[in-house]
Amino acid sequence: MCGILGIASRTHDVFAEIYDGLLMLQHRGQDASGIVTYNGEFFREKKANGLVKDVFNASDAETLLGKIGMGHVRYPTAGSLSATEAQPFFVNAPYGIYLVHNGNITNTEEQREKVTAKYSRHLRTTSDSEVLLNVLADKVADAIKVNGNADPIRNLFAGVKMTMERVQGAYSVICLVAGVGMLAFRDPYGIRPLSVAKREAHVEGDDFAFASEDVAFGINGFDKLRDLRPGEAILIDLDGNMHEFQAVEGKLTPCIFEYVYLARPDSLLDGVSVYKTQMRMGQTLAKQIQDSGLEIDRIIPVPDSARPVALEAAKITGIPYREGLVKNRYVGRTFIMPGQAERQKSVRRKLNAVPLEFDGHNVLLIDDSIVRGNTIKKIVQMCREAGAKKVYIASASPPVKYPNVYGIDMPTKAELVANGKEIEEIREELGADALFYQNLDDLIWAAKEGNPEIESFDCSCFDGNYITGVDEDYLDSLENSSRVSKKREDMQVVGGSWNAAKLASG
Ligand SMILES: O=P(O)(O)OC[C@H]1O[C@H](OP(=O)(O)OP(=O)(O)O)[C@H](O)[C@@H]1O
Ligand SMILES: NC(=O)CC[C@H](N)C(=O)O
Ligand SMILES: [Mg+2]
Repeated sequence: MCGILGIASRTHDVFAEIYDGLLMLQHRGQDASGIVTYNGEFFREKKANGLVKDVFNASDAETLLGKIGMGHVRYPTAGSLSATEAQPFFVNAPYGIYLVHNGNITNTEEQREKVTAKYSRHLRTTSDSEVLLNVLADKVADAIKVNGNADPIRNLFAGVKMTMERVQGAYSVICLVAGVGMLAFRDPYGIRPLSVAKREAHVEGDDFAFASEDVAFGINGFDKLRDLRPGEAILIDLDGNMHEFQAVEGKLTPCIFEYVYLARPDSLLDGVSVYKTQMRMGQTLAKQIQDSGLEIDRIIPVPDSARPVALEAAKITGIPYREGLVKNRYVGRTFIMPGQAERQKSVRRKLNAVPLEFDGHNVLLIDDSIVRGNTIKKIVQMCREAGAKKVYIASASPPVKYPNVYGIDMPTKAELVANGKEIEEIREELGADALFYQNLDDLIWAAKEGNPEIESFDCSCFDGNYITGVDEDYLDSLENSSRVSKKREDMQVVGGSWNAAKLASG
């Protein structure tokens, strides 16, 4: 997952607003950050590995000038971890296009071959997003050949359509196009989120923004208009007019893991409240807990992401909800830190048990998901050390059994603790006295209740069904060293502990 954000203002420079908006999306990517602005004549860009607050400083407001701009926070799922693969990416023809991308392209190699061999382009990185940008550039150039250059918006929309017909995978994209404006589009299944918002700029007309999650709008005074439709493109021209275009027919199939963990609970994605979905996940889990007949003294969430689920499960079962684990707010998300050893240490650095809540009690820990199992395994040990009598665990989502190919850097199959194991074997591996998993049907119900018009969700990491169709070769390649998570592991082995500065030279 990555976070993307674009702002087109009628009245003022947008760097500071993009900075603030990116902070609201920081949870979507912590490896690299980038911003580009356009002042009607030149683009100004800055990108590097690191968090938004570390990459940018106040003096950037003096150089990143322009009333239109966009930003990216990166959590790599393809290519390398090098700072050169931080986004945005740029091609200088046609027009001059900058691109930011959230998602993952699954036919990158085939498309790379086309843009390099057939269109004689040179690609500078191994990033899938750079390939996507170059496919778009080729297709816009093809449209110019056919239509001439009198109507750039028509050419851009035609280019998006042809791109969507060629590129497979998940992509929510924002582009800045020199002399034209800001263009956004969402893949034909709408796998990753993207929405558009408006702010009145009084006599000058309206300001517009695009963002992965609508939490990035309020901070800058924007009101969400709507989610982009799957297969749709929207362009905001330099005079502040909004142009809409259904490039290809779409079928909304948003990634269900956004509601489990990726998105912030205060976001509304495709009309579905993340927070309310998590509460409903607590309701269905509560039923399983009640049916088990186990004697449970306390329900304890793994902070922060499991809190809404645990609160609701506690309310329904009548079992007291307790904050038995204290989170150190100065340690980052461990799921996205490289290296097995590093991750395991981090869990302990990040969470600590309150002995009072465990001593002599039967506790049920609830986490949003169990992926490799590192987090919950460590927590179970901690609870036992803190004196728990029985430690039961529950995952608010079903067993993660398959790699995600749409923009979440799930580990290889072999690393997933649920891969090829029965529930009882997983329980044993995790060292718990009982293990509950959400049923997939219940999870789908929880999300769908928020917007019954959504017919289906991408649940591929739970059920192995890839809606876009995925080549066996591509899936095989994920199991070898080309996987980003694997590269991070390798780095850990070779380079010792990870830090952003090392990546910058990578
Ligand atoms: O089974 P694992 O491979 O350990 O991964 C699962 C954990 O990863 C995430 O938490 P993480 O600690 O990354 O971040 P959080 O603090 O945002 O919950 C998620 O919330 C689970 O707790
Ligand atoms: N998680 C994402 O959306 C990543 C975008 C892109 N695939 C990259 O690796 O940079
Ligand atoms: Mg967690």
